[in-house]
Amino acid sequence: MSVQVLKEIFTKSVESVQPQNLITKQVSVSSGHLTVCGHTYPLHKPCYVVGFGKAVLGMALELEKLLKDKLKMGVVTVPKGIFENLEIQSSIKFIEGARNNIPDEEALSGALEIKALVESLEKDDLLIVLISGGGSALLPLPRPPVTLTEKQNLIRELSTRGADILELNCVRKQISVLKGGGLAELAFPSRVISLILSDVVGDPLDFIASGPTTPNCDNGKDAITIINKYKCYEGLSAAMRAVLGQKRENCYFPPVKDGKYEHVDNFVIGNNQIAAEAARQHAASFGFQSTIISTSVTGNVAQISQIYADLARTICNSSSKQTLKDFLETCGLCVDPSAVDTLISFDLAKEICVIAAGEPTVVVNGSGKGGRNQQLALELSVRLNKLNIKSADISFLSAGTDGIDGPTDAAGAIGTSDLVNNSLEENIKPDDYLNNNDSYTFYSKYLQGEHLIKIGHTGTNVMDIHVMLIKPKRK
Ligand SMILES: Nc1ncnc2c1ncn2[C@@H]1O[C@H](COP(=O)(O)OP(=O)(O)OP(=O)(O)O)[C@@H](O)[C@H]1O
Ligand SMILES: O=C(O)[C@H](O)CO
Repeated sequence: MSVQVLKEIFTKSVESVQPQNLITKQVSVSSGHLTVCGHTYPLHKPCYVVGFGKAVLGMALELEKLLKDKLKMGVVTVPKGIFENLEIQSSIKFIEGARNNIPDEEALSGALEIKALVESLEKDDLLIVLISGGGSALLPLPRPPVTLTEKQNLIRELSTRGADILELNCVRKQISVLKGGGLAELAFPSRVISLILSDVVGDPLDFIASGPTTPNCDNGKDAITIINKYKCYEGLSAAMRAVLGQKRENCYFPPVKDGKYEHVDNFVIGNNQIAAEAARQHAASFGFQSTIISTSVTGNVAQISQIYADLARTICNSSSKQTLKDFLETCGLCVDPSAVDTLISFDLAKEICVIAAGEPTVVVNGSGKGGRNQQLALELSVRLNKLNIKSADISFLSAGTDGIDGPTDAAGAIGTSDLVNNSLEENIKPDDYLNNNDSYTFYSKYLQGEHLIKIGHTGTNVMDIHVMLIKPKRK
């Protein structure tokens, strides 16, 4: 029963951040004006749209419906294969590229078309930029003489050595023409409005899709420091080293005020806070005492799974509310103080649903098949088993809102406090699979795959959702 409930909570969460719904909620066009998040812009003449990311297709189509004849021209890059079984009528040019998030020649050609459109704009033109996760790979344009292959190799090497998204995008900004504010600079002096679906913890505008419409606040040496941290500098070409060493041109043009370009307005129209709140509301509809403890979960899956296991034990075994309060304030999850007060106000003898969101990391050493969400659910199950909590049944869902977890067709998986015992009856040992980063194979075998979350590409992407359900056992 908990498995189905968790899957339903996750589904509602993903629905809440569907790009087309976010556009209709926050964007409108009437009597010759465009209104975005309450800000109004005159549409003196038809405007232009560019976009790039795993979730911009829905945004582009919904925006086109709103703009109608007020849309002059659009170029949008989307992941290869996104149009399978899709029939769309649109005047926007969609260019597919970057299969599996790896920038390729098609994505490069799309970036060049976007650049050409942006460079053609004039002072009284309006450019709407659609940005979502996966945008970096869909807007590749290395600074000459760096080649696309050199850029791909460097980013892939950094990623497999454990660099996180902020480190990867710091390097991307330094070696790209359009990232790190480059797109906005080329668009100047036209007016630019960015509609952003955030897939980075804390919604940092200069790192989401490597911040093409936000000034690059990194200093020129940050990228080299990161490359040295992961011991990748030695293998770089002379061209790459030269571009990495380049000082950024005059960073006071176009005019920048309070960390933003004066000709640009950036709007985050969707993020994991919206998704987490939808999950919390749906959990509450089942009668569970529900709260969101964090939307900025980062760190290694091994560390996060231990924190969640300790949280479950603290809730189940809390001798006093103070014990739970002390744990929440020191556990390392950056739990919001209001969430601490909410959680300690709960009746610990009744069902509790704890929700979190973010993007942990996994350093993959094994040869197995899996993803960080599947690994987290399995690792938590093993840790819960070791704690041997007898007073409650605990179940835990971890899944990516884009529907794809690692190189698998699953979005994530569900772990439980009795998973280890159940799996022994099926003669499959979780540790054997964990040690080989083979969580997908485990879950495919366990209970005929019932604990895998399979929903296909969702068309959105606001990182991962974690839902823990604690159901006290009847005494
Ligand atoms: N066998 C595996 N087991 C566990 N984790 C894995 C495995 N293979 C890959 N991963 C993790 O999956 C991550 C890639 O996940 P995914 O393909 O969902 O992209 P992403 O990071 O979510 O990108 P985006 O934000 O664009 O969706 C890798 O960084 C790696 O840490
Ligand atoms: O494309 C990217 O850079 C990542 O998805 C972060 O936004």
